[in-house]
Amino acid sequence: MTFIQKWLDAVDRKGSILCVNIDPAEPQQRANGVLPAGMSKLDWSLKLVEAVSPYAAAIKPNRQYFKDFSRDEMVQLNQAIHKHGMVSIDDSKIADIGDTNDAALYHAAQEGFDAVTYAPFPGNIAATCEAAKKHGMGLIPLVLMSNPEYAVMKNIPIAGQAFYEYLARESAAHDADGVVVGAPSAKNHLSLEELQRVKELIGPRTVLVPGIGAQGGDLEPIVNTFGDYAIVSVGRAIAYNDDPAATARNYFELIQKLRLS
Ligand SMILES: O=C(O)c1cc(=O)[nH]c(=O)n1[C@@H]1O[C@H](COP(=O)(O)O)[C@@H](O)[C@H]1O
Repeated sequence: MTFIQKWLDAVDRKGSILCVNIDPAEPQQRANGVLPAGMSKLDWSLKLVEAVSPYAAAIKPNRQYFKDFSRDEMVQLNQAIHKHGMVSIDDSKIADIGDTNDAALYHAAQEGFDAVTYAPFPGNIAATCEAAKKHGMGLIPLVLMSNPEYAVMKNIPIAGQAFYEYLARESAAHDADGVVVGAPSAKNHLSLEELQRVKELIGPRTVLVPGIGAQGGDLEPIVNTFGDYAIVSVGRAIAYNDDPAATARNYFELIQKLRLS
C-alpha cells in the first residue's frame, strides 16, 4: 500500500489530519522546552503518543533528537504509534548520495516507519524515489521550508522555473508520496499563491505542513488549499504544554472547523 493510501486510511480512522511532532530535547540541551529531569526519552515519547492519539492521525519523530535511540527503542515507539491507528513519519531529511540515502531508507523500514522526509538538494530525486519504493517507504521531499531564511532559495531560477516549482514538479514526476510545505505566517516568506502553485504541480499527494504553533503559522490557507492531503504538523506547542492532550484537542477542533466548513 502506498503512503498516500496509508495516510488517507488513517484520516478516515481517526477523523483527523493532525500530526504531532516529537522533538524531545534533553534537559542540558537548552533552556526551555525540554524533557522533565529524570524521565526517559522513550517513556516521555510513549506518554505523548498515548495522550494525543485520540486527536491525531500521524506522529513525526525528528531524528536529530533521537540520535541516542537504539533500533529496539525506535521499534517500540513505532509500534505504539501504529497501535493507536496513526502513521509514523521519520523526519530525517535525508540528503546524500544514492547509496547513503538507500541506507537511511533501509533503517527507517527496519524501525517500522511509514515515510521519510528528504532534502532533495543533491539533485537525486528520481533515484531516491526509486529507493524508497524498493524499501516500501513513503518519501516526502522538502519543497517550501517554513524557516524565514528559505526565502533566499525558493525562487532561484532552475530549468526555466522557480526552485520550489522545480522541486514540486520533479517530486510529482518521480512519484514521491508527498512534499513538505511550511505554513504561511507573519514571520516567514510563504504565500497562499505558492501553496496553490504547489497543489497545481503535485496533484493528489500528501503535503506535510510544519510551522503551526511555535512558529506561528496559519492553519486556514493550509486546510483550504490541501484539504485531507494536508498532514498538519504541530510540535512544541503540544508536546511541551502542561496538558498535551487538551492542546492536541484544541488544534484538532480548530482544524475540524476548517475541514468541515
Ligand atoms: O521537515 C520538517 O518537518 C520541517 C520542515 C520545515 O520546513 N520546517 C520545520 O519546522 N520542519 C520540522 O517540523 C518540526 C516543527 O516543530 P514545531 O515548530 O515545534 O512545531 C521540527 O521537527 C522541524 O525540524
